[in-house]
Amino acid sequence: MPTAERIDGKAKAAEIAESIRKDVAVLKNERGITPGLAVVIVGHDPASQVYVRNKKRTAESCGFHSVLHELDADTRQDEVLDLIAELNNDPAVHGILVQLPLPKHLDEQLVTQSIVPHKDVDGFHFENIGRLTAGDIDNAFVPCTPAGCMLMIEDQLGRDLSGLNAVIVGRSNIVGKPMAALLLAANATVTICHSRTKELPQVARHADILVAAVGRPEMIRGDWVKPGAVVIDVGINRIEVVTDGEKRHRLTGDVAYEEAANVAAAITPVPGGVGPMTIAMLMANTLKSASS
Ligand SMILES: Nc1nc(=O)c2c([nH]1)NC[C@@H]1CN(c3ccc(C(=O)N[C@@H](CCC(=O)O)C(=O)O)cc3)C=[N+]21
Repeated sequence: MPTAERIDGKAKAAEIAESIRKDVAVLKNERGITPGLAVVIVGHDPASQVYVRNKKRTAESCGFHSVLHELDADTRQDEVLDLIAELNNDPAVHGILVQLPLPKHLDEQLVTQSIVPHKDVDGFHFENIGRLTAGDIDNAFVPCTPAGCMLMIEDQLGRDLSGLNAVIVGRSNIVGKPMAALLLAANATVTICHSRTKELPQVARHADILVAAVGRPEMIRGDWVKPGAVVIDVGINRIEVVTDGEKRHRLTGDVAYEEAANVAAAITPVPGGVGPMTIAMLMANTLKSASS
């Protein structure tokens, strides 16, 4: 029997959405403002389409004004930039998200940096990254996935992580790096590991907080986990499984859940962990943008 607590990201995300719904009603009544979220998707990647629809549905359930711009895979860069310029200037839009990854002919950096910082609810603009790393977190949009992870970590361990070792596996701009900034701001001792790290399992075993964000299904095994650790699994991997001779797809994380759950104190499942919290944080950032 696994001994770890299963951290229910789906339930926590639903609570957050409920609280946002109430705040939206107040914002509408008192100031006549309806938070607006614009999501831009280029191309027809099926996984991206699932995420984007989830975002739109959640935004609508929170009482937001929600617009989805679905552009063809061969849309030119100047056309994407023109759309962002339009959204930057649209007073009904408080948050803009361009779903990543973009098709190869588009310059991801140019596109994400063209969003005005005060509508950058993904927290990818250099101004927001700068505020986050410089410690001006209250005035920054924090990237949604690490923000969601942080709330789940706080639930387990409190807001002050002094004396605790945090190990992040993965150094992406979207997860690993901002996650490190947040953990550091909470006084954790932070290590970022990646594909070139030596003796990764040993390093991971020092972690009181282990964040897995590598994108390799079940790479992190039970014997990498320190007894009593809090394990946050950011990975969302679609793997093929054959049951009764039939091919099916199954979602799995970067952590071998059953193994790790026998060692950890608490662990997030996939699905139902970090994913729903990411969407909840997108709603929180959009509300914050509309309120300020
Ligand atoms: N500009 C941008 N911002 C993002 O935040 C962003 C992005 N691009 N590109 C892709 C990644 C991935 N991402 C997810 C969000 C929710 C779930 C989610 O809700 N997952 C469900 C399962 C959904 C399913 O069945 O596939 C769960 O884990 O329970 C997953 C993945 C946001 N991302």
